[in-house]
Amino acid sequence: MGRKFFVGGNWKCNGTVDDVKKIVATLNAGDIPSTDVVEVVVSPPFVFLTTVKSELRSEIQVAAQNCWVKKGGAFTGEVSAEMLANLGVPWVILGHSERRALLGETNEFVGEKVAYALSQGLKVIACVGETLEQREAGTTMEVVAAQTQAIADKISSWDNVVLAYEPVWAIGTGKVASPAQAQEVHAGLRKWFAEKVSADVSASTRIIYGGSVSGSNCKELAGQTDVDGFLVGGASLKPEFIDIIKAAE
Ligand SMILES: O=C(COP(=O)(O)O)NO
Repeated sequence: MGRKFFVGGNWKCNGTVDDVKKIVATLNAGDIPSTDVVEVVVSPPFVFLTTVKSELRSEIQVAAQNCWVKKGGAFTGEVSAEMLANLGVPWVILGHSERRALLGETNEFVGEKVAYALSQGLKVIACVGETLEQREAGTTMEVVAAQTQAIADKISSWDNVVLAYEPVWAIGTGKVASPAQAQEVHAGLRKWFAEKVSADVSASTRIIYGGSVSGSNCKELAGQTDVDGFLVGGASLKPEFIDIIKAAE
């Protein structure tokens, strides 16, 4: 089953008004493959989301970097899934390791967030990944399977979910997973889907890699059977993000 290549750009907590103008200009001018070949989604901080959405070329979509776990209300500082849907923001990143580590987002809480976001019509980039200690202890597959199971427990369809495998030890470190390391976990997750969800979900769900992806390592990673794209942090703020998108070709 053909899985369309997916490249996400997670800008994280970065950018000024001028920075955003420059990044949008680079994206709008970039020589990128058609939307038949690659799905591109960039995720600015909330404060720039609507500006970027309005100024970005139509072939590139936007995502929020998070949303609240239930209907909006007395939750100071939160942004609800229904607000994003109302703004026409189609995607949201949920369960990023930085939020799991810094804000204590548990597997169950992430599962509930994914379910609520989907219920409001959003599409979700759901993040899983192990820490260095967990990898060194040989528990990588156990960890990412538990994180994915917690999502599967709460949702009835994976049609609007892209799963991002982002080993924590590769995020922001420059220590990218080797193609073999990435392929091993992606294949393990695809096997998990086949065994725990269905053969169709296993075949159709895009599993993307994140963690120090760059213009120089993206091609080899993209060549792995079960790597269906990327969720890019630091490099998504730079012109090399165009090269990473072209890895889809
Ligand atoms: O967190 C990441 C990856 O970040 P880097 O590309 O900077 O390692 N994506 O969501």
